Amino acid sequence: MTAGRVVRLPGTPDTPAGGEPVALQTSGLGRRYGSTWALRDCTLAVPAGRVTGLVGPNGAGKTTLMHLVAGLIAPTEGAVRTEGGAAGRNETSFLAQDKPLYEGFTVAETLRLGRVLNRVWDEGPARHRLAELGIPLDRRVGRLSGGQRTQVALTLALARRPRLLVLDEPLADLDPLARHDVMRTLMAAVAEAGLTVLLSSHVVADLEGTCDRLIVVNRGRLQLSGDIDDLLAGHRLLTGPAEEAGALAARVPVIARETAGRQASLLVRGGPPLAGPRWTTRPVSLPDLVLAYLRAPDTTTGPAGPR
Ligand SMILES: Nc1ncnc2c1ncn2[C@@H]1O[C@H](COP(=O)(O)OP(=O)(O)OP(=O)(O)O)[C@@H](O)[C@H]1O
Repeated sequence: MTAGRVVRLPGTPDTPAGGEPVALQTSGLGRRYGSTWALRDCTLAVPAGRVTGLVGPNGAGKTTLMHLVAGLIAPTEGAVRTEGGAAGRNETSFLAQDKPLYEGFTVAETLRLGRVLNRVWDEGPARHRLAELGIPLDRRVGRLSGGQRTQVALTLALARRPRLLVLDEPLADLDPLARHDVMRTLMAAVAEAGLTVLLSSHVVADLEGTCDRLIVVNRGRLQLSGDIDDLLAGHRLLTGPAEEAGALAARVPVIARETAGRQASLLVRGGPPLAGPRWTTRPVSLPDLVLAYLRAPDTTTGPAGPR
C-alpha cells in the first residue's frame, strides 16, 4: 500500500448516540511542526462522564492531541472544544507523562502550592485520598516511589475539580500493583465526581475493564473512535482456507490478514458475512482489534471528507 494514502472504510461519523452530552469535541484538528504533521484531520467526540483510552504507537500523535485538548498548544488547523465553550484550562486538568513535581517539596508543601495556584481547590478530598493511600504528608516528593508520585500528581489534578481530566500515559513505569491502584483511584473519582477522563496508554490490557471508549491514532491520523462495546461488536475474526481468502476479502472490509500454511485469518469489519461453510467466525478481543488497526496504519473508519 502506498505510504501516506488513507483508506477510508464505510463508517458512521463518531457522534455519541442518544443525545449524550459531549465533554470534548474536535473538528478537522491538526498540528504541524515545521513540515511534519504531528496530527491531522482529527474529528471526534468524547461523551461526558466516561473514560476514554487513547492508544497508538510511538510518535502517533497522542501527546499532541492531549496538549491540544488541554490548551497547551494551539492547533495549526481545525478546532477543539471542551464542555462549556472554547478549550478552557480551568475546566481541564492535564497530567503530563513525566508528572512534573518539585522533588524538594514535601507532599504537604506540594498540596499547599496547589492551593495557592488554583482558584478551585478541593483540599479535603485530596488529603483524604493521600491518607487512604498511606502516602505521608511529610515525605519529600523526591523520595516517593514511582507509584506514589503518580498518585500525588493524580491527587493534585483531581483537586482542581476538573470536568475533563487528561492523563498522558499515567501508568508508564508502574508495576502491575501500582497500575491497579492508580486505576482504582481514577475509577473512584469518576464515580464520585462524574468527571470525563481521556488517558493514553501503550498497554491495551490496562484499558480493558476501565475504559468504555477507545480512540486509536496512528501516524498522526485518527483510525478509530467509539464505544468499545460497539467497536468489538462491529468486527469479527474469520478463519478458513487460504485459497478462499482473496475472494472473501473482495466482499468485506479486511483490517488484518494472516496466513499460516493453508489457513487464513481475517479480521473484518461489519456483521457476520456469508463467508461459506469452511469458515469459522469468532468475536474479537480488544487487543486483537487494536493490534489489527495499528498494523494497518492507512485504514481509518472515520467519516469521509475532503482532505
Ligand atoms: N515540539 C515538537 N517539535 C517537533 N516535532 C514534534 C514536537 N512534538 C511532537 N513532534 C512530532 O510529532 C509526532 C507526534 O508526536 P507525539 O509526541 O504527539 O506522539 P505520541 O503518540 O505521544 O508518541 P509517544 O507514544 O512516543 O509518546 C512525532 O513525529 C514527533 O516527533
